[in-house]
Amino acid sequence: MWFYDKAADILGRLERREGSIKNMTIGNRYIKPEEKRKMYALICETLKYASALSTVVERSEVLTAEKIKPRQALVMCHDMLLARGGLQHQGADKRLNHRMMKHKARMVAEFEKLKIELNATCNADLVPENLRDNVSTFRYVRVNLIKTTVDAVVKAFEEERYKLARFEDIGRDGLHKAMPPKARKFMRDPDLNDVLVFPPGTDLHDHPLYVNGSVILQDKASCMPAHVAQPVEGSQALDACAAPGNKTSHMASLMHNRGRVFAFDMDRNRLDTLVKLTGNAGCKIITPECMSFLDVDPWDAQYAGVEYALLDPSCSGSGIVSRLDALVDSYIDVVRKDGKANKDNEGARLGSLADFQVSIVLHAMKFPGVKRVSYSTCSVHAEENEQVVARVLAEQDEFGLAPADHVIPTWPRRGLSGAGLTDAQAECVVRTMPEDGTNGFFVAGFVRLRAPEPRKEAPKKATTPSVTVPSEEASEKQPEEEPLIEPVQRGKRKKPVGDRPNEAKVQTEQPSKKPSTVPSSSGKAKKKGSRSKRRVHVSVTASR
Ligand SMILES: C[S@@+](CC[C@H](N)C(=O)[O-])C[C@H]1O[C@@H](n2cnc3c(N)ncnc32)[C@H](O)[C@@H]1O
Repeated sequence: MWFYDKAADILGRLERREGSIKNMTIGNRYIKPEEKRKMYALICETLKYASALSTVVERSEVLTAEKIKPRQALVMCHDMLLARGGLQHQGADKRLNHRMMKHKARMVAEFEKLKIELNATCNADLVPENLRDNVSTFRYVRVNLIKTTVDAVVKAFEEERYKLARFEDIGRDGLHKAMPPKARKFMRDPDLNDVLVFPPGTDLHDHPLYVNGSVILQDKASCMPAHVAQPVEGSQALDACAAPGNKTSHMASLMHNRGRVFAFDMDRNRLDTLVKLTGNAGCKIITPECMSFLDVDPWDAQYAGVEYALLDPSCSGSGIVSRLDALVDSYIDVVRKDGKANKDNEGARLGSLADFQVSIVLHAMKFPGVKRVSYSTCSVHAEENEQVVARVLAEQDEFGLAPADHVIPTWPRRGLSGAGLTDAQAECVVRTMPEDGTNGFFVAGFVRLRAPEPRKEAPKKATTPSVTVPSEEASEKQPEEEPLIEPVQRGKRKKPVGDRPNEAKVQTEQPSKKPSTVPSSSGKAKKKGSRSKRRVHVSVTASR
């Protein structure tokens, strides 16, 4: 296939939402290695300018005059009008180029006319505002307490001439001003004690501390759920929808790699990523299980010691500030006129996601030893957030909301009131928004109010995992007995979680380093589609 045919094919697949831009370009084995970056850039730039380019193609009437397909015309129009080298000859169909070139003068004229109509002083003004480079999100760095300490990482960056700023001198409103894009500055996060904040645009992907797993590049909001779960060193925890494992590794970090974390996910490929990531982070206490969390038997004896549950189920993802997703969404809006139908479908989709989210939380609450539950989404919709919390509170009486001072107490943006929760309840949950310099996110904590009901149905026989290699750390130490936490309904305030000296307060990207996992005793991972579950204890540290 010629270069522009491949590009047109990718646009079609993006319209049908068959994959991501990166997978279809950089990760596309049918594109020559030397053409991948070029293809990625062409697709991104065509999507950015799609509105203007499609207007030029339409007004120039090239599609009626020549045998050219609309998507071919779009990508070629991009190169003709906007690329430095113009239409490319290498790897391109010369006859197609020739047909397009016959219309170059008309297209250039239509392009200039459009700029005047839209008051654009330069080409970049033709890009919709929401698609211009987003430099408002800070670079958050989570320190992996399994491998190092916050002080050691601070010292290392200071030695590299990054200037340590003090939040006390800046204040929340002064953050963007004090930390302009790409400035060589950083500070300790005021809300999460294992997180450092760098200016937007700081690229640390090649930094040795990232490559060796000492730090994890994870959005601040995504670092909150593990702090709300508050697993203590030596205890047992579960992560119900764990892959790719950022929050799993965060729990292991807070637990200083002592105890055990059961990590469930029903997607084999994603779980493989979890094993790799948590391996790179040095986690040795993670037991990955490829199965639906809803099929896990809470009364199975092997889970009797589980006290902490982190629930970060699939959601609409409406809070994620992703420039690439925004590019595709905006392109689909340009080429399709069925936005309304999509909105109707969105309502039904949110409803079924919310039902699933409620069922995950209620299932976790059936584990008899669980005393604290963290529920989170990267959604900004109340249906998946406050309303899920309200439904969970209404459907059971063993758990109440964790009080506000246990749930990232210093973070000012709390839940929406009037969206299913009372004002007092809304104070107990946390929201983040892009204007806070993070993704849109939601976190709630639940704490056990009373002992679990004895099991009504016949208990299942305890299952010994077929391929479990128990870690020494997991069996060494029993969790300490902690009193039940006073729930918010009782109004009693406890010492804030974030005030604990050794507690990490805490989303991620990953370095390409081989994991240090302890393989399953069978030595083989079950492939996708296999009905049997795999259980492996891995030695890892992890990060969303
Ligand atoms: C939002 S992602 C989790 C991200 C992860 N917590 C992290 O921070 O890296 C949701 C995950 O839930 C998994 N999932 C969906 N339904 C599930 C189920 N019934 N049981 C277990 N995992 C499920 C998906 O495969 C997906 O990996």
